[in-house]
Amino acid sequence: MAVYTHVSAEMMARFLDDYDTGELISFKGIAEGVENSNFLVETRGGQDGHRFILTLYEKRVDPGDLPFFMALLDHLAMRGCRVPRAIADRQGVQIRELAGRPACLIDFLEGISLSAPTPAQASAAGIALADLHLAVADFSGTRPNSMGLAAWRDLAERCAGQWQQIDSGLEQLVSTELSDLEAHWPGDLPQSVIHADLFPDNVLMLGDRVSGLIDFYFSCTDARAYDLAITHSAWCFSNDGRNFDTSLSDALLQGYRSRLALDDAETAALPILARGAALRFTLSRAYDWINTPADALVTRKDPMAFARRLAFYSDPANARLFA
Ligand SMILES: Nc1ncnc2c1ncn2[C@@H]1O[C@H](COP(=O)(O)OP(=O)(O)OP(=O)(O)O)[C@@H](O)[C@H]1O
Ligand SMILES: N[C@@H](CCO)C(=O)O
Repeated sequence: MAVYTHVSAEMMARFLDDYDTGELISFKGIAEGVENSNFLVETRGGQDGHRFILTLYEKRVDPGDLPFFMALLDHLAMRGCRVPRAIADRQGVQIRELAGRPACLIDFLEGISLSAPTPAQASAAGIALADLHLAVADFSGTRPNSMGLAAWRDLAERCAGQWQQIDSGLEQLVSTELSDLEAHWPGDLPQSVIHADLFPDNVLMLGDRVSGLIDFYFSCTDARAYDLAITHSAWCFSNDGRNFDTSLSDALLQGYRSRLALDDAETAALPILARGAALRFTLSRAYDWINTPADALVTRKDPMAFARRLAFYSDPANARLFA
C-alpha cells in the first residue's frame, strides 16, 4: 500500500472544510502505487461530486512542478482527454498542504487498472497515448525530464555497492547498457509534453475503452517516441518481464500509429528508446528496493522485471519488432 504519510480523520475533515465537497463520510489508503500517498475519499451533500482521490506528494515529486502538472491536466481535460483535474477549494486554490506534504484533491475517475491487458486494450492505450500527444500540441508548458538520460548515472551511482542484494548480474548489465545508451541516445526526435509513465495501472479501462489516464507526475518535455517506448516496455511483457507478447506489441504500436504517424527517425530509434525505458525503470525500482523506508506501507516493485526487459531489448534480434 502506498501510504507514506498518516492522515487522521480529523485532519481530513478539517482539510475538506475548505471545499464545496460536502461532509466526509469515509476515506481509506489506496493499495496501489509506490510514488505518492493516495486516499479514496467519500463525502455527501456537496456540490462537487462525492468521490475523490486525495494525493499527498512524496519522494520524487518536486512541489515546484505541481502548477505544471495541474495546468497540463486542465489543458488535456479541455481538449477532451479523460484525465482527472485537481479540485479548487473555495478560494480557488488547487495545491494545498496536509500533514506537512503538498496535497491535492483530485477528480475520481471510473475504471479498472488492468494487470493483464488484451491486444484490444493495448490498442486502445496506444490510441489514447497518441491522442494525448496530439492534445498537447498547443500546450505552452514545458518541464525537463527529471528521470531522463541525464539522471540515470546518478541513480546508478546511488545504488553502488548494493546491487548484489538484488541480483548478481545486475550491476554489469546496468553498467554496460548505461555507457552504450549515453553514447548513442538520439537527440533530435520530435518532442512534446509526454506522460512518461503510462503503465497499465495508470490507464483506467471499462472493457476495451479507456475511461481515464492518471498519474501525470513524471510528465515532461521529451521525445514522443520515447513515450511510446516507455508504454511498450510496460504493456507488452508478463509482469515479471520473462515473456514478451508479440500480439500486445503489434496492437499497441498499430493503435498509436493509427492516430499519429512515426517518421523514419522515430521508427529507427524505437529499439534504443525501449532499452532506455527499461533501464529507467530498472534504476528507479533498484533505488527504491534499496531505500524504501521499513515503516512505509508500500509494496516495492521488482527491479528484475525491468532488467529482463532491458536484456530483451538489447538483443539486436528483437529490434525488428518495431519495424
Ligand atoms: N483520479 C483517479 N481516479 C480513480 N482512481 C485513481 C485516481 N488516481 C489514482 N487512483 C487509484 O490510485 C492508484 C494509485 O495512484 P497512482 O498511480 O497515481 O499512484 P502512484 O504512487 O503515483 O503510482 P505509480 O507507482 O504508478 O507511480 C491507482 O492505481 C488507482 O487505482
Ligand atoms: N510505474 C513505475 C513507478 C514510477 O516510477 C514502476 O512501475 O516502476
